[in-house]
Amino acid sequence: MTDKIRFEHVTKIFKVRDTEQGKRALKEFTAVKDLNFSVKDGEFLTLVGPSGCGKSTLLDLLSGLTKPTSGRILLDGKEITGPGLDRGIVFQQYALFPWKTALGNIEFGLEAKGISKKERIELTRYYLSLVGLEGFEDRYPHELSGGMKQRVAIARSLAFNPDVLLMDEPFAALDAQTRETLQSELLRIWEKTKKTIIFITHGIDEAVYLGQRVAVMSTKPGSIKHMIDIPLDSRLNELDIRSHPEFVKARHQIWNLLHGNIYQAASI
Ligand SMILES: Nc1ncnc2c1ncn2[C@@H]1O[C@H](COP(=O)(O)OP(=O)(O)OP(=O)(O)O)[C@@H](O)[C@H]1O
Repeated sequence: MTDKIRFEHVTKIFKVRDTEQGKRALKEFTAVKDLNFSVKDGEFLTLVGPSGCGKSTLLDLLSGLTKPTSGRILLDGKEITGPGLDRGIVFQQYALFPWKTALGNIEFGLEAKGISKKERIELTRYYLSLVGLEGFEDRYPHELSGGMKQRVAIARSLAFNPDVLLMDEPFAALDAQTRETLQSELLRIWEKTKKTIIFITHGIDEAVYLGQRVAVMSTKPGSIKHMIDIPLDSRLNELDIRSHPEFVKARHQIWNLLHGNIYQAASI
């Protein structure tokens, strides 16, 4: 597999208020420092780390919503300089238009892409069925459950046919059962579409279940502490994958890494 994404010495520094120095004084805050890693084409990478370690910053940099202070990020060998339709984003909050139906929410973005009405409807129906929502096309967001809204948000991102899907804790607001269902649905979609996926989570189990590799981040400054390979084949064929020895081993390893990090942070 070739490199899809490459971080080269990426550092992001924010200017924050320095109240000790006066009302208008600013100081620099390094959110992420010297990130160096690659993601293969078609890979599923999960990112896990303590609060404030820079996970969302890393994703914002990838999406092009913000720019590195130094270093660069390459997508297919080309430097990312801003947002693009080659990257789809799914956030924790569904960000659906409340006045549009499930179908309308997805179709809306495609219209901006200049796709004909007939093709838009076909594509929308296809992606709604891919996320298991056939028959719900005409429902408004307030008529859908949290899990269904997140399915619409995923379908909307996929409908653009991006090369890369960036997901920032997309299942965090859902109940445990819905979350597990959507996790396996996402794996099924990934196996079918072969998208490159970068997925942020706070959950170790979620990171191990979904990721072919898990990037474990640490704070002060935010950086990738370890890359853990998860040597599990298809998760979907195993009845109880979470009890698989490799799963248990990886979960334990990551827990130890994060646990050590919490103690480190507490002693600073
Ligand atoms: N626009 C900004 N201006 C100043 N500081 C920022 C800005 N965005 C993020 N930060 C800081 O950068 C650090 C990393 O933030 P980020 O949101 O990336 O962390 P995170 O790992 O996603 O956290 P969480 O898991 O709590 O969502 C934090 O200390 C945050 O306060």
